[in-house]
Amino acid sequence: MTDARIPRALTIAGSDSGGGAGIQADLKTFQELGVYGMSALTAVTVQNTLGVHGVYPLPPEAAAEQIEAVGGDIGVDALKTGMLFNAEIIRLVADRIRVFGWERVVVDPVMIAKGGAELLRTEAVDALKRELLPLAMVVTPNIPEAEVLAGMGIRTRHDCREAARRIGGLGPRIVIIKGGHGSFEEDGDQVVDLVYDGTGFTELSAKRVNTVHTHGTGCTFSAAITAGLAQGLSAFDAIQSGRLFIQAAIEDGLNLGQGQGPTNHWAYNRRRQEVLQ
Ligand SMILES: Nc1ncnc2c1ncn2[C@@H]1O[C@H](COP(=O)(O)OP(=O)(O)OP(=O)(O)O)[C@@H](O)[C@H]1O
Ligand SMILES: Cc1ncc(CO)c(N)n1
Repeated sequence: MTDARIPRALTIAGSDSGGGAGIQADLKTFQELGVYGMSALTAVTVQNTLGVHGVYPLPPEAAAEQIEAVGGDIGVDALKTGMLFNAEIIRLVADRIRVFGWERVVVDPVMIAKGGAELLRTEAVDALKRELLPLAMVVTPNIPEAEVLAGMGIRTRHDCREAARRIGGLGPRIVIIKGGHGSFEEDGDQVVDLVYDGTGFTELSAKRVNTVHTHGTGCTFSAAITAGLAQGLSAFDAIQSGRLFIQAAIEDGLNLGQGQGPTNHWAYNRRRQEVLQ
């Protein structure tokens, strides 16, 4: 029998049939990081590297019941939310997080897929802000999502800091505004993720990889942070280790399909094995 105390993580998110984003990316990431992965599905998307071709939300109770089933039986050390699609799903998910008293919660406020498809109804943004963000230990908006949550445009690094402060005011303990969508002038060839912990700012910089194969970067990054939290890392250490995981996954991105290929979930472990050999 193996160790019964393997860390356990739950993803509450949508399915990506192409396997690069959504629950598929999350479960692959949990597995690579040695964490037992569970899922509560909110929607099925018809998706490949060319984009999202269909969205089929599940009844909101389906997500709530899946959460109850695994929370009450297997237990959850940390969880993340991804695509939640509508306000009713958000309300039920937030309610279950409160009832279980889970604190190691990462909210990836997924709104629009890279090709432009709506993964969160516009009218659900309010529910996300009011119901879910106060329960988050870490929230991980990209720049367009941060603009929506903060209610302001982000054109400069100064704007980015102001947006992080405003999002922090909605209740999460740590806000990370991810820099994948664009650099500010002073960033040069670096991609910079801005971390705000309610008092100060930290900038996590890495070399910007020149690639189109970035499908699922946000899901994979937030899943890696969740895995770190499930293993008992501090939020900041989980974020830093998540950054290493996503950097390797993007650098070794997979040229699959005819469009934007997925990141490579094996890359991080493969590199570690190479170092050990
Ligand atoms: N070209 C790149 N080179 C290096 N790191 C990148 C690159 N693009 C994105 N990242 C990193 O990937 C992580 C996810 O950021 P990104 O802004 O792409 O998220 P996202 O837009 O939410 O992704 P998704 O397409 O899954 O919605 C961040 O840590 C970001 O810095
Ligand atoms: C199901 C799903 N969740 C999240 C994303 C993020 O872009 C996506 N493309 N698909």
